[in-house]
Amino acid sequence: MYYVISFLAIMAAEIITVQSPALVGRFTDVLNKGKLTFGLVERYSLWLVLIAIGFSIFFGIGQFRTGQMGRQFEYLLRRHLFTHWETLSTSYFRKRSIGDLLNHAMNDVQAVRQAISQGLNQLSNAIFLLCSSLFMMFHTVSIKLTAVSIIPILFIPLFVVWFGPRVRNASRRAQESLSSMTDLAEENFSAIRLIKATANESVAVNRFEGSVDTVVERQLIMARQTALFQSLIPLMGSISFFIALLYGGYLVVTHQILLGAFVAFTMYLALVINPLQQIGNVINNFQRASASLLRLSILLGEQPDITDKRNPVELESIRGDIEFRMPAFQYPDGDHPALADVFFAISHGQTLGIVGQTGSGKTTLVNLLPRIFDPLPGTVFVDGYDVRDLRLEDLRNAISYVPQDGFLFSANIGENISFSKENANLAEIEQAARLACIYEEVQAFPAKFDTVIGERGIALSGGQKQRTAIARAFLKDAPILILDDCLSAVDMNTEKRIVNSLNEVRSNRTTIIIAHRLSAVRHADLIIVLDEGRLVEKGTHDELIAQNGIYADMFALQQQDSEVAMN
Ligand SMILES: Nc1ncnc2c1ncn2[C@@H]1O[C@H](COP(=O)(O)OP(=O)(O)OP(=O)(O)O)[C@@H](O)[C@H]1O
Repeated sequence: MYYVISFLAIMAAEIITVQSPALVGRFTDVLNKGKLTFGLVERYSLWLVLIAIGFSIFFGIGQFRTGQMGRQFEYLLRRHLFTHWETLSTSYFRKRSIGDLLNHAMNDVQAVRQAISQGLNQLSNAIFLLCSSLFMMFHTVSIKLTAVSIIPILFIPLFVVWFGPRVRNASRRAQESLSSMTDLAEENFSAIRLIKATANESVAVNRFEGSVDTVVERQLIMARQTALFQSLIPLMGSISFFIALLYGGYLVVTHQILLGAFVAFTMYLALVINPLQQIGNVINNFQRASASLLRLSILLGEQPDITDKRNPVELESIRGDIEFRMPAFQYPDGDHPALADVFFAISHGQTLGIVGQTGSGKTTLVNLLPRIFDPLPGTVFVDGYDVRDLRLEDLRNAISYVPQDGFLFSANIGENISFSKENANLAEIEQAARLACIYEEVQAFPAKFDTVIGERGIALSGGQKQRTAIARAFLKDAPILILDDCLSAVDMNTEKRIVNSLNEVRSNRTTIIIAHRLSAVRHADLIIVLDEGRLVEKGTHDELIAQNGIYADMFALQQQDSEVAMN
Protein backbone atom coordinates (compact mmCIF):
# COMPACT_ATOMS: atom_id res chain seq x y z
CA MET A 1 0.00 0.00 0.00
CA TYR A 2 2.80 2.40 1.02
CA TYR A 3 4.58 1.60 -2.16
CA VAL A 4 1.52 2.17 -4.34
CA ILE A 5 1.03 5.60 -2.74
CA SER A 6 4.67 6.55 -3.13
CA PHE A 7 4.74 5.14 -6.67
CA LEU A 8 1.72 7.25 -7.69
CA ALA A 9 3.07 10.33 -5.91
CA ILE A 10 6.46 10.10 -7.62
CA MET A 11 4.79 9.51 -10.99
CA ALA A 12 2.64 12.61 -10.49
CA ALA A 13 5.73 14.64 -9.46
CA GLU A 14 7.65 13.66 -12.59
CA ILE A 15 4.71 14.23 -14.94
CA ILE A 16 4.44 17.71 -13.46
CA THR A 17 8.15 18.53 -13.63
CA VAL A 18 8.59 17.56 -17.30
CA GLN A 19 6.16 20.30 -18.24
CA SER A 20 8.69 23.05 -17.46
CA PRO A 21 11.07 22.55 -20.48
CA ALA A 22 8.06 22.56 -22.85
CA LEU A 23 6.87 25.76 -21.17
CA VAL A 24 10.30 27.40 -21.51
CA GLY A 25 10.37 26.24 -25.15
CA ARG A 26 7.05 27.94 -25.85
CA PHE A 27 8.24 31.05 -24.01
CA THR A 28 11.38 31.13 -26.22
CA ASP A 29 9.30 30.88 -29.40
CA VAL A 30 6.98 33.70 -28.32
CA LEU A 31 10.05 35.79 -27.43
CA ASN A 32 11.70 34.89 -30.75
CA LYS A 33 8.62 36.01 -32.67
CA GLY A 34 8.65 39.34 -30.76
CA LYS A 35 5.17 38.73 -29.34
CA LEU A 36 6.10 38.70 -25.66
CA THR A 37 4.00 40.95 -23.42
CA PHE A 38 4.37 41.66 -19.71
CA GLY A 39 1.12 39.75 -19.05
CA LEU A 40 2.59 36.67 -20.82
CA VAL A 41 5.81 36.90 -18.78
CA GLU A 42 3.73 36.94 -15.61
CA ARG A 43 1.66 33.96 -16.79
CA TYR A 44 4.71 31.83 -17.75
CA SER A 45 6.46 32.64 -14.46
CA LEU A 46 3.35 31.71 -12.49
CA TRP A 47 3.10 28.38 -14.29
CA LEU A 48 6.75 27.63 -13.53
CA VAL A 49 6.18 28.36 -9.82
CA LEU A 50 3.06 26.16 -9.80
CA ILE A 51 5.00 23.34 -11.47
CA ALA A 52 7.73 23.65 -8.81
CA ILE A 53 5.18 23.61 -5.95
CA GLY A 54 3.26 20.64 -7.42
CA PHE A 55 6.52 18.71 -7.89
CA SER A 56 7.69 19.40 -4.31
CA ILE A 57 4.41 18.26 -2.76
CA PHE A 58 4.13 14.98 -4.66
CA PHE A 59 7.84 14.23 -4.49
CA GLY A 60 7.83 14.84 -0.71
CA ILE A 61 4.90 12.46 -0.23
CA GLY A 62 6.68 9.82 -2.32
CA GLN A 63 9.93 10.21 -0.37
CA PHE A 64 8.21 9.96 3.00
CA ARG A 65 6.20 6.88 2.05
CA THR A 66 9.16 4.92 0.71
CA GLY A 67 11.22 5.94 3.77
CA GLN A 68 8.43 4.71 6.02
CA MET A 69 8.22 1.43 4.14
CA GLY A 70 11.98 0.90 4.42
CA ARG A 71 11.99 1.53 8.18
CA GLN A 72 9.11 -0.86 8.74
CA PHE A 73 10.84 -3.49 6.70
CA GLU A 74 14.04 -2.97 8.69
CA TYR A 75 12.19 -3.35 11.99
CA LEU A 76 10.36 -6.50 10.90
CA LEU A 77 13.47 -8.10 9.44
CA ARG A 78 15.57 -7.45 12.57
CA ARG A 79 12.81 -8.81 14.79
CA HIS A 80 12.40 -11.86 12.59
CA LEU A 81 16.15 -12.43 12.56
CA PHE A 82 16.48 -12.20 16.33
CA THR A 83 13.46 -14.46 16.93
CA HIS A 84 14.95 -16.95 14.50
CA TRP A 85 18.34 -16.91 16.24
CA GLU A 86 16.65 -17.62 19.56
CA THR A 87 15.31 -20.88 18.11
CA LEU A 88 18.73 -22.14 17.02
CA SER A 89 20.85 -24.53 19.08
CA THR A 90 24.02 -23.60 20.93
CA SER A 91 26.17 -25.57 18.49
CA TYR A 92 25.16 -23.04 15.82
CA PHE A 93 26.55 -20.17 17.91
CA ARG A 94 29.77 -22.06 18.54
CA LYS A 95 30.38 -21.98 14.81
CA ARG A 96 29.50 -18.30 14.30
CA SER A 97 31.24 -15.26 15.68
CA ILE A 98 29.22 -12.57 17.48
CA GLY A 99 30.67 -9.90 15.19
CA ASP A 100 29.46 -11.76 12.15
CA LEU A 101 25.94 -12.13 13.53
CA LEU A 102 25.83 -8.46 14.58
CA ASN A 103 27.05 -7.47 11.17
CA HIS A 104 24.13 -9.30 9.57
CA ALA A 105 21.66 -7.76 11.98
CA MET A 106 22.99 -4.24 11.39
CA ASN A 107 24.71 -3.80 8.04
CA ASP A 108 22.97 -6.38 5.87
CA VAL A 109 19.54 -5.35 7.08
CA GLN A 110 20.47 -1.71 6.53
CA ALA A 111 21.66 -2.41 2.97
CA VAL A 112 18.36 -4.08 2.14
CA ARG A 113 16.41 -1.24 3.76
CA GLN A 114 18.31 1.34 1.72
CA ALA A 115 17.59 -0.55 -1.47
CA ILE A 116 13.93 -0.68 -0.57
CA SER A 117 13.42 2.90 0.49
CA GLN A 118 16.00 5.03 -1.33
CA GLY A 119 16.54 2.51 -4.09
CA LEU A 120 12.95 1.96 -5.10
CA ASN A 121 12.27 5.63 -4.63
CA GLN A 122 15.15 6.70 -6.85
CA LEU A 123 14.45 3.97 -9.37
CA SER A 124 10.81 4.85 -9.87
CA ASN A 125 11.76 8.53 -9.87
CA ALA A 126 14.42 7.94 -12.50
CA ILE A 127 12.27 5.68 -14.66
CA PHE A 128 9.32 8.06 -14.66
CA LEU A 129 11.50 11.06 -15.32
CA LEU A 130 13.31 9.24 -18.09
CA CYS A 131 10.13 7.96 -19.73
CA SER A 132 8.24 11.22 -19.46
CA SER A 133 11.22 13.24 -20.70
CA LEU A 134 11.73 10.90 -23.65
CA PHE A 135 8.03 11.03 -24.41
CA MET A 136 8.07 14.82 -24.36
CA MET A 137 11.22 14.88 -26.50
CA PHE A 138 9.65 12.62 -29.12
CA HIS A 139 6.30 14.28 -28.90
CA THR A 140 7.16 17.95 -28.79
CA VAL A 141 10.61 18.21 -30.40
CA SER A 142 11.98 15.90 -33.05
CA ILE A 143 11.99 12.12 -33.41
CA LYS A 144 15.24 12.15 -35.41
CA LEU A 145 17.09 14.37 -32.93
CA THR A 146 15.92 12.30 -29.97
CA ALA A 147 16.81 8.98 -31.61
CA VAL A 148 20.34 10.11 -32.49
CA SER A 149 21.02 11.73 -29.11
CA ILE A 150 20.05 8.74 -26.99
CA ILE A 151 22.46 6.30 -28.70
CA PRO A 152 25.21 6.72 -26.02
CA ILE A 153 22.65 5.96 -23.32
CA LEU A 154 22.15 2.49 -24.79
CA PHE A 155 25.64 1.55 -23.54
CA ILE A 156 24.55 1.79 -19.95
CA PRO A 157 23.17 -1.79 -19.66
CA LEU A 158 26.57 -3.09 -20.83
CA PHE A 159 28.32 -1.21 -18.00
CA VAL A 160 25.85 -2.66 -15.53
CA VAL A 161 26.56 -6.21 -16.68
CA TRP A 162 30.30 -5.59 -16.44
CA PHE A 163 30.40 -3.84 -13.06
CA GLY A 164 27.56 -5.67 -11.27
CA PRO A 165 29.40 -8.81 -10.10
CA ARG A 166 32.52 -6.78 -9.25
CA VAL A 167 30.62 -4.38 -7.00
CA ARG A 168 28.85 -7.34 -5.33
CA ASN A 169 32.09 -9.14 -4.70
CA ALA A 170 33.78 -6.02 -3.33
CA SER A 171 30.77 -5.46 -1.04
CA ARG A 172 30.95 -9.02 0.31
CA ARG A 173 34.65 -8.68 1.13
CA ALA A 174 34.08 -5.30 2.80
CA GLN A 175 31.27 -6.76 4.94
CA GLU A 176 33.44 -9.71 5.96
CA SER A 177 36.19 -7.40 7.16
CA LEU A 178 33.60 -5.35 9.08
CA SER A 179 32.49 -8.57 10.81
CA SER A 180 36.04 -9.38 11.86
CA MET A 181 36.52 -5.82 13.17
CA THR A 182 33.30 -6.00 15.23
CA ASP A 183 34.43 -9.36 16.59
CA LEU A 184 37.76 -7.98 17.65
CA ALA A 185 36.15 -4.96 19.31
CA GLU A 186 33.73 -7.22 21.20
CA GLU A 187 36.57 -9.49 22.30
CA ASN A 188 38.66 -6.52 23.48
CA PHE A 189 35.84 -4.96 25.47
CA SER A 190 35.11 -8.33 27.12
CA ALA A 191 38.76 -8.78 28.01
CA ILE A 192 39.35 -5.17 29.05
CA ARG A 193 40.32 -6.10 32.61
CA LEU A 194 42.84 -8.65 31.46
CA ILE A 195 44.28 -6.25 28.88
CA LYS A 196 44.71 -3.51 31.49
CA ALA A 197 46.01 -5.81 34.20
CA THR A 198 48.70 -7.13 31.88
CA ALA A 199 49.42 -3.68 30.37
CA ASN A 200 48.66 -5.03 26.90
CA GLU A 201 46.80 -1.97 25.63
CA SER A 202 49.27 -1.38 22.80
CA VAL A 203 48.96 -4.99 21.60
CA ALA A 204 45.17 -4.63 21.58
CA VAL A 205 45.35 -1.28 19.78
CA ASN A 206 47.76 -2.68 17.15
CA ARG A 207 45.51 -5.65 16.48
CA PHE A 208 42.53 -3.37 16.15
CA GLU A 209 44.38 -0.97 13.86
CA GLY A 210 45.29 -3.90 11.62
CA SER A 211 41.67 -4.88 11.28
CA VAL A 212 40.55 -1.27 10.67
CA ASP A 213 43.19 -1.04 7.92
CA THR A 214 41.72 -4.09 6.23
CA VAL A 215 38.24 -2.60 6.44
CA VAL A 216 39.41 0.67 4.90
CA GLU A 217 41.38 -1.11 2.18
CA ARG A 218 38.40 -3.22 1.15
CA GLN A 219 35.97 -0.35 1.36
CA LEU A 220 38.26 1.70 -0.88
CA ILE A 221 38.30 -1.09 -3.45
CA MET A 222 34.52 -1.02 -3.37
CA ALA A 223 34.45 2.79 -3.56
CA ARG A 224 36.78 2.69 -6.59
CA GLN A 225 34.58 0.23 -8.47
CA THR A 226 31.48 2.21 -7.59
CA ALA A 227 33.02 5.57 -8.54
CA LEU A 228 34.23 4.28 -11.90
CA PHE A 229 30.83 2.86 -12.66
CA GLN A 230 29.00 5.98 -11.60
CA SER A 231 31.23 8.35 -13.53
CA LEU A 232 30.76 6.47 -16.81
CA ILE A 233 27.05 7.13 -16.75
CA PRO A 234 27.22 10.97 -16.79
CA LEU A 235 29.98 10.62 -19.38
CA MET A 236 27.49 8.93 -21.67
CA GLY A 237 25.04 11.72 -20.83
CA SER A 238 27.56 14.36 -21.86
CA ILE A 239 28.21 12.63 -25.19
CA SER A 240 24.45 12.75 -25.75
CA PHE A 241 24.56 16.46 -25.03
CA PHE A 242 27.37 16.93 -27.50
CA ILE A 243 25.35 15.18 -30.24
CA ALA A 244 22.24 17.18 -29.36
CA LEU A 245 24.08 20.50 -29.66
CA LEU A 246 25.73 19.55 -32.92
CA TYR A 247 22.74 18.01 -34.64
CA GLY A 248 20.06 20.17 -32.91
CA GLY A 249 22.03 23.35 -33.80
CA TYR A 250 22.14 22.19 -37.41
CA LEU A 251 18.35 21.55 -37.42
CA VAL A 252 17.69 25.06 -36.04
CA VAL A 253 20.03 26.78 -38.49
CA THR A 254 18.42 24.92 -41.40
CA HIS A 255 14.96 25.88 -40.02
CA GLN A 256 13.86 22.25 -39.58
CA ILE A 257 12.95 22.86 -35.91
CA LEU A 258 12.09 26.02 -33.98
CA LEU A 259 14.51 27.61 -31.53
CA GLY A 260 12.03 26.98 -28.69
CA ALA A 261 11.98 23.25 -29.49
CA PHE A 262 15.80 23.19 -29.40
CA VAL A 263 15.91 24.99 -26.02
CA ALA A 264 13.29 22.61 -24.63
CA PHE A 265 15.24 19.65 -25.99
CA THR A 266 18.50 20.64 -24.27
CA MET A 267 16.58 21.10 -21.02
CA TYR A 268 15.09 17.62 -21.39
CA LEU A 269 18.53 16.16 -21.96
CA ALA A 270 19.76 17.86 -18.78
CA LEU A 271 16.76 16.34 -17.01
CA VAL A 272 17.59 12.88 -18.38
CA ILE A 273 21.24 12.85 -17.25
CA ASN A 274 20.27 13.08 -13.60
CA PRO A 275 17.98 10.00 -13.60
CA LEU A 276 20.61 8.08 -15.54
CA GLN A 277 23.12 8.72 -12.80
CA GLN A 278 20.47 7.81 -10.24
CA ILE A 279 19.85 4.53 -12.03
CA GLY A 280 23.57 3.83 -11.69
CA ASN A 281 23.39 4.49 -7.94
CA VAL A 282 20.33 2.37 -7.58
CA ILE A 283 21.84 -0.52 -9.47
CA ASN A 284 24.85 -0.43 -7.18
CA ASN A 285 22.59 -0.29 -4.15
CA PHE A 286 20.65 -3.24 -5.48
CA GLN A 287 23.86 -5.17 -6.12
CA ARG A 288 24.93 -4.60 -2.53
CA ALA A 289 21.46 -5.35 -1.21
CA SER A 290 21.20 -8.54 -3.22
CA ALA A 291 24.48 -9.76 -1.65
CA SER A 292 23.06 -8.86 1.78
CA LEU A 293 19.72 -10.45 1.04
CA LEU A 294 21.44 -13.66 0.02
CA ARG A 295 23.35 -13.74 3.32
CA LEU A 296 20.16 -13.01 5.26
CA SER A 297 18.16 -15.69 3.48
CA ILE A 298 20.89 -18.25 4.24
CA LEU A 299 20.75 -17.20 7.91
CA LEU A 300 16.97 -17.36 8.06
CA GLY A 301 17.05 -20.77 6.40
CA GLU A 302 19.22 -22.29 9.18
CA GLN A 303 17.25 -24.95 11.01
CA PRO A 304 17.68 -25.68 14.73
CA ASP A 305 19.28 -29.11 15.06
CA ILE A 306 17.64 -29.84 18.42
CA THR A 307 13.85 -29.76 18.16
CA ASP A 308 10.74 -31.50 19.43
CA LYS A 309 10.15 -34.88 17.91
CA ARG A 310 6.81 -35.52 16.21
CA ASN A 311 4.10 -35.84 18.87
CA PRO A 312 6.31 -35.33 21.92
CA VAL A 313 5.22 -36.45 25.38
CA GLU A 314 3.50 -33.54 27.13
CA LEU A 315 3.81 -33.74 30.92
CA GLU A 316 1.73 -31.52 33.16
CA SER A 317 4.55 -31.33 35.64
CA ILE A 318 7.96 -32.85 35.97
CA ARG A 319 8.97 -34.44 39.30
CA GLY A 320 12.69 -34.56 38.73
CA ASP A 321 13.72 -38.24 38.71
CA ILE A 322 16.90 -38.50 36.66
CA GLU A 323 18.59 -41.51 35.16
CA PHE A 324 21.60 -41.89 32.88
CA ARG A 325 22.07 -45.16 30.99
CA MET A 326 24.79 -43.98 28.74
CA PRO A 327 27.45 -46.22 27.23
CA ALA A 328 28.96 -43.19 25.43
CA PHE A 329 28.41 -39.63 24.27
CA GLN A 330 30.43 -37.90 21.58
CA TYR A 331 30.13 -34.23 20.52
CA PRO A 332 29.03 -33.77 16.89
CA ASP A 333 32.45 -32.31 16.06
CA GLY A 334 34.44 -34.38 18.58
CA ASP A 335 36.79 -37.18 17.54
CA HIS A 336 36.37 -39.35 20.64
CA PRO A 337 33.61 -39.87 23.27
CA ALA A 338 33.45 -37.07 25.86
CA LEU A 339 31.54 -39.40 28.22
CA ALA A 340 31.62 -43.17 28.69
CA ASP A 341 29.98 -45.72 31.00
CA VAL A 342 27.77 -43.21 32.76
CA PHE A 343 25.12 -45.22 34.61
CA PHE A 344 23.38 -43.78 37.67
CA ALA A 345 19.94 -42.71 38.90
CA ILE A 346 18.60 -40.22 41.45
CA SER A 347 15.04 -39.66 42.59
CA HIS A 348 13.28 -36.34 42.92
CA GLY A 349 14.22 -34.47 46.06
CA GLN A 350 17.73 -35.94 46.10
CA THR A 351 21.02 -34.15 45.58
CA LEU A 352 23.65 -35.38 43.14
CA GLY A 353 27.25 -34.23 43.46
CA ILE A 354 29.55 -34.46 40.41
CA VAL A 355 33.30 -34.18 40.89
CA GLY A 356 36.31 -34.78 38.70
CA GLN A 357 39.38 -33.16 37.23
CA THR A 358 38.96 -30.24 34.89
CA GLY A 359 37.95 -31.46 31.43
CA SER A 360 36.57 -34.73 32.82
CA GLY A 361 33.09 -34.17 31.32
CA LYS A 362 31.06 -32.70 34.21
CA THR A 363 29.54 -29.80 32.23
CA THR A 364 29.00 -32.08 29.24
CA LEU A 365 26.98 -34.44 31.43
CA VAL A 366 24.62 -31.79 32.79
CA ASN A 367 24.24 -30.15 29.37
CA LEU A 368 22.60 -33.35 28.14
CA LEU A 369 19.66 -32.96 30.55
CA PRO A 370 18.16 -29.77 28.99
CA ARG A 371 19.36 -31.04 25.59
CA ILE A 372 21.87 -28.23 25.05
CA PHE A 373 23.54 -31.07 23.19
CA ASP A 374 21.49 -34.09 22.18
CA PRO A 375 22.28 -37.43 23.85
CA LEU A 376 21.77 -40.63 21.87
CA PRO A 377 18.22 -42.02 22.12
CA GLY A 378 17.57 -44.14 25.20
CA THR A 379 20.46 -42.81 27.28
CA VAL A 380 19.14 -39.91 29.41
CA PHE A 381 15.81 -40.08 31.25
CA VAL A 382 13.73 -37.62 33.26
CA ASP A 383 10.77 -39.05 35.19
CA GLY A 384 11.29 -42.29 33.27
CA TYR A 385 10.98 -40.64 29.83
CA ASP A 386 13.77 -40.32 27.33
CA VAL A 387 14.58 -36.56 27.30
CA ARG A 388 14.37 -36.66 23.51
CA ASP A 389 10.70 -37.70 23.76
CA LEU A 390 9.65 -34.86 26.08
CA ARG A 391 8.43 -31.52 24.82
CA LEU A 392 11.55 -29.34 24.75
CA GLU A 393 9.76 -26.40 26.35
CA ASP A 394 8.46 -28.54 29.26
CA LEU A 395 11.88 -30.08 29.79
CA ARG A 396 13.74 -26.77 29.82
CA ASN A 397 11.11 -25.08 31.97
CA ALA A 398 11.69 -27.81 34.53
CA ILE A 399 15.39 -27.02 34.82
CA SER A 400 17.19 -24.10 36.47
CA TYR A 401 20.76 -23.97 35.31
CA VAL A 402 23.50 -21.80 36.77
CA PRO A 403 26.46 -21.93 34.39
CA GLN A 404 30.11 -21.69 35.42
CA ASP A 405 30.49 -18.03 34.49
CA GLY A 406 27.11 -16.89 35.92
CA PHE A 407 26.31 -14.57 33.04
CA LEU A 408 24.64 -11.25 33.97
CA PHE A 409 22.80 -8.91 31.62
CA SER A 410 23.30 -5.15 31.33
CA ALA A 411 20.30 -4.44 33.52
CA ASN A 412 19.75 -3.82 37.23
CA ILE A 413 20.26 -6.53 39.85
CA GLY A 414 16.53 -7.04 40.40
CA GLU A 415 15.95 -7.54 36.67
CA ASN A 416 18.87 -9.93 36.52
CA ILE A 417 17.44 -12.05 39.31
CA SER A 418 13.92 -12.04 37.86
CA PHE A 419 15.09 -12.81 34.32
CA SER A 420 13.64 -16.32 34.45
CA LYS A 421 10.35 -15.19 36.03
CA GLU A 422 9.20 -12.03 34.33
CA ASN A 423 6.46 -10.93 36.71
CA ALA A 424 8.20 -11.72 39.98
CA ASN A 425 7.51 -9.17 42.74
CA LEU A 426 10.12 -7.53 44.92
CA ALA A 427 9.42 -9.82 47.88
CA GLU A 428 10.16 -12.90 45.76
CA ILE A 429 13.34 -11.32 44.37
CA GLU A 430 14.51 -10.45 47.89
CA GLN A 431 13.78 -13.96 49.16
CA ALA A 432 15.81 -15.50 46.30
CA ALA A 433 18.64 -13.07 47.07
CA ARG A 434 18.55 -14.08 50.75
CA LEU A 435 18.79 -17.77 49.87
CA ALA A 436 21.74 -17.07 47.58
CA CYS A 437 23.40 -15.04 50.38
CA ILE A 438 23.63 -11.84 48.33
CA TYR A 439 20.78 -9.92 49.98
CA GLU A 440 22.84 -7.91 52.51
CA GLU A 441 25.38 -6.84 49.91
CA VAL A 442 22.67 -5.67 47.50
CA GLN A 443 20.97 -3.73 50.28
CA ALA A 444 24.25 -1.93 50.90
CA PHE A 445 24.35 -0.62 47.32
CA PRO A 446 22.89 2.93 47.05
CA ALA A 447 20.17 1.89 44.60
CA LYS A 448 19.73 -1.57 46.18
CA PHE A 449 18.02 -3.95 43.71
CA ASP A 450 17.83 -1.13 41.14
CA THR A 451 21.63 -0.96 40.94
CA VAL A 452 22.57 -1.23 37.29
CA ILE A 453 25.42 -3.54 36.41
CA GLY A 454 27.49 -3.09 33.28
CA GLU A 455 27.83 -5.66 30.55
CA ARG A 456 28.63 -8.97 32.23
CA GLY A 457 28.29 -7.33 35.63
CA ILE A 458 31.53 -5.41 35.58
CA ALA A 459 30.78 -3.62 38.86
CA LEU A 460 30.30 -6.86 40.82
CA SER A 461 32.97 -9.19 42.19
CA GLY A 462 33.21 -12.74 40.81
CA GLY A 463 31.50 -14.15 43.91
CA GLN A 464 28.73 -11.55 43.79
CA LYS A 465 28.08 -12.36 40.15
CA GLN A 466 27.89 -16.06 40.92
CA ARG A 467 25.45 -15.49 43.78
CA THR A 468 23.25 -13.20 41.66
CA ALA A 469 23.07 -15.97 39.05
CA ILE A 470 22.23 -18.48 41.81
CA ALA A 471 19.45 -16.20 43.09
CA ARG A 472 18.05 -16.14 39.55
CA ALA A 473 17.94 -19.94 39.54
CA PHE A 474 16.34 -20.03 43.02
CA LEU A 475 13.62 -17.65 41.85
CA LYS A 476 12.76 -19.84 38.87
CA ASP A 477 12.14 -22.59 41.41
CA ALA A 478 12.17 -25.42 38.89
CA PRO A 479 12.00 -29.10 39.92
CA ILE A 480 15.61 -29.65 38.80
CA LEU A 481 18.39 -27.25 39.81
CA ILE A 482 21.86 -27.52 38.29
CA LEU A 483 24.75 -25.59 39.82
CA ASP A 484 27.70 -25.93 37.46
CA ASP A 485 30.75 -25.15 39.55
CA CYS A 486 29.18 -21.82 40.43
CA LEU A 487 30.34 -21.77 44.03
CA SER A 488 34.01 -21.59 43.09
CA ALA A 489 34.34 -17.83 43.67
CA VAL A 490 32.61 -17.72 47.06
CA ASP A 491 34.41 -18.33 50.35
CA MET A 492 33.92 -21.52 52.38
CA ASN A 493 31.50 -19.91 54.84
CA THR A 494 29.23 -18.47 52.15
CA GLU A 495 29.36 -21.79 50.32
CA LYS A 496 28.18 -23.51 53.50
CA ARG A 497 25.30 -21.04 53.91
CA ILE A 498 24.19 -21.48 50.28
CA VAL A 499 24.30 -25.28 50.59
CA ASN A 500 22.23 -24.99 53.78
CA SER A 501 19.65 -22.84 51.94
CA LEU A 502 19.54 -25.51 49.27
CA ASN A 503 18.77 -28.19 51.85
CA GLU A 504 16.19 -25.94 53.46
CA VAL A 505 14.08 -24.95 50.46
CA ARG A 506 14.68 -27.66 47.96
CA SER A 507 13.54 -30.67 49.96
CA ASN A 508 11.22 -31.92 47.24
CA ARG A 509 13.37 -30.96 44.30
CA THR A 510 16.35 -32.50 42.58
CA THR A 511 19.66 -30.68 42.83
CA ILE A 512 22.84 -31.35 40.89
CA ILE A 513 26.00 -29.69 42.17
CA ILE A 514 29.21 -29.74 40.21
CA ALA A 515 32.11 -28.71 42.41
CA HIS A 516 35.84 -28.80 42.70
CA ARG A 517 35.64 -28.20 46.46
CA LEU A 518 34.32 -31.43 47.94
CA SER A 519 32.73 -29.60 50.90
CA ALA A 520 29.99 -28.44 48.48
CA VAL A 521 28.93 -32.01 47.64
CA ARG A 522 29.78 -33.78 50.86
CA HIS A 523 26.15 -34.09 51.98
CA ALA A 524 24.81 -35.15 48.58
CA ASP A 525 22.70 -38.33 48.39
CA LEU A 526 24.86 -39.56 45.55
CA ILE A 527 28.28 -38.41 44.39
CA ILE A 528 29.71 -39.50 41.04
CA VAL A 529 33.36 -39.15 40.09
CA LEU A 530 34.31 -38.61 36.47
CA ASP A 531 37.76 -39.29 35.12
CA GLU A 532 38.49 -38.47 31.45
CA GLY A 533 34.78 -38.74 30.69
CA ARG A 534 34.34 -42.12 32.41
CA LEU A 535 32.22 -42.58 35.52
CA VAL A 536 34.76 -44.26 37.78
CA GLU A 537 33.24 -44.05 41.27
CA LYS A 538 29.81 -43.48 42.76
CA GLY A 539 28.29 -43.53 46.23
CA THR A 540 27.77 -41.32 49.25
CA HIS A 541 30.67 -39.39 50.78
CA ASP A 542 31.27 -42.10 53.38
CA GLU A 543 31.07 -44.90 50.83
CA LEU A 544 33.53 -43.16 48.54
CA ILE A 545 35.97 -42.52 51.37
CA ALA A 546 35.73 -46.21 52.22
CA GLN A 547 36.46 -47.14 48.59
CA ASN A 548 39.79 -45.39 48.94
CA GLY A 549 39.90 -44.33 45.30
CA ILE A 550 40.13 -41.02 43.45
CA TYR A 551 37.51 -39.32 45.65
CA ALA A 552 39.29 -40.37 48.86
CA ASP A 553 42.58 -39.03 47.45
CA MET A 554 40.95 -35.71 46.45
CA PHE A 555 39.40 -35.43 49.90
CA ALA A 556 42.68 -36.12 51.68
CA LEU A 557 44.45 -33.55 49.52
CA GLN A 558 41.83 -30.88 50.20
CA GLN A 559 41.89 -31.64 53.91
CA GLN A 560 45.66 -31.13 53.93
CA ASP A 561 45.28 -27.85 52.01
CA SER A 562 42.71 -26.49 54.44
CA GLU A 563 44.84 -27.50 57.44
CA VAL A 564 47.83 -25.70 55.89
CA ALA A 565 45.61 -22.68 55.30
CA MET A 566 44.40 -22.78 58.94
CA ASN A 567 47.96 -22.86 60.24
N1 LIG B 1 30.95 -28.22 22.38
C1 LIG B 1 31.97 -29.07 22.44
N2 LIG B 1 32.39 -29.71 21.33
C2 LIG B 1 33.42 -30.59 21.38
N3 LIG B 1 34.08 -30.91 22.51
C3 LIG B 1 33.71 -30.31 23.63
C4 LIG B 1 32.64 -29.36 23.67
N4 LIG B 1 32.49 -28.92 24.95
C5 LIG B 1 33.43 -29.58 25.69
N5 LIG B 1 34.15 -30.41 24.90
C6 LIG B 1 35.22 -31.32 25.34
O1 LIG B 1 34.64 -32.27 26.22
C7 LIG B 1 35.54 -32.56 27.29
C8 LIG B 1 34.83 -32.35 28.63
O2 LIG B 1 34.59 -30.94 28.81
P1 LIG B 1 33.68 -30.39 30.00
O3 LIG B 1 33.53 -28.94 29.81
O4 LIG B 1 32.46 -31.23 30.09
O5 LIG B 1 34.61 -30.69 31.26
P2 LIG B 1 34.43 -30.23 32.78
O6 LIG B 1 34.67 -31.44 33.60
O7 LIG B 1 33.14 -29.54 32.97
O8 LIG B 1 35.65 -29.22 32.91
P3 LIG B 1 35.83 -27.99 33.94
O9 LIG B 1 35.91 -28.52 35.32
O10 LIG B 1 37.12 -27.37 33.50
O11 LIG B 1 34.65 -27.10 33.69
C9 LIG B 1 36.75 -31.66 27.11
O12 LIG B 1 37.75 -32.45 26.49
C10 LIG B 1 36.27 -30.58 26.15
O13 LIG B 1 37.30 -30.15 25.32
